[in-house]
Amino acid sequence: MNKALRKAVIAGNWKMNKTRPEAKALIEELKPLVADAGCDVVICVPYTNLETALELTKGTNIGVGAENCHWAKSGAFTGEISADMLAEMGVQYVVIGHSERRQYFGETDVTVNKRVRAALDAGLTVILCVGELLEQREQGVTEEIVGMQTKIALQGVSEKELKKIIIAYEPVWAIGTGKTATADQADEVNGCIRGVIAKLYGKAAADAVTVQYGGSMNAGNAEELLNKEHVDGGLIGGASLKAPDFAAIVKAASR
Ligand SMILES: O=C[C@H](O)COP(=O)(O)O
Repeated sequence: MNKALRKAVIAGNWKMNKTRPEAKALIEELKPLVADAGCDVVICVPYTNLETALELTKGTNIGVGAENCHWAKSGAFTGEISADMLAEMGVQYVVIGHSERRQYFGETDVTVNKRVRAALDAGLTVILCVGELLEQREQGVTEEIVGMQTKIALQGVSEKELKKIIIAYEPVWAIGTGKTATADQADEVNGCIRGVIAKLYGKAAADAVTVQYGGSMNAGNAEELLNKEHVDGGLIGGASLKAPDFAAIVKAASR
């Protein structure tokens, strides 16, 4: 019932893929395919593709995001990009806390929280990623892990600011593995996340927050996942690199 009131958001996370000419070709192919989307469409691209993506999507229904940002406004952080730098370019979204950042680049719940804070202060909409490892699922602590990640990431975030947060549940064991969580598993954990939001911010905020699923979502399984009560969209990796596949997921999310 409440699902109909929430915004469905399909976001592509290109990760470290696509040179500028490749990005241009993919965006040009994608534009007509998603022009009549009945959901929000976002592409999160490498920093080197942001300007191209912003230019090519001007006047379209495609939003543009980055894949990370630093928490400081500026300073001696070689190789980093600040939220203000992204906002100044016209970037609207940023992915924060992706499991690949947590796994390979020392991201912790505390640094995720700092980045969330900086992104909100810069006016960006955050796609906040949470998710358990396979070992944690097998140990039966998925709910606790995902709850803890969500709570810490949102420390110092007000109810008003929550409107600029999209939560993406991404079980780490399902990312890039071809192993998708079942629709019921995704729905269950997304529902738990909504429960955490209800405890922190109240029922109205929980009913309104968009909670995506990510992890080997593709044209074949999207519809079943997206039909679930608590699955309000998807964060798409591999399948976002092919325009027809990504467009098929957008179609499945359209209401
Ligand atoms: O951010 C996207 C997720 O990591 C999912 O990636 P995937 O669709 O390639 O499994």
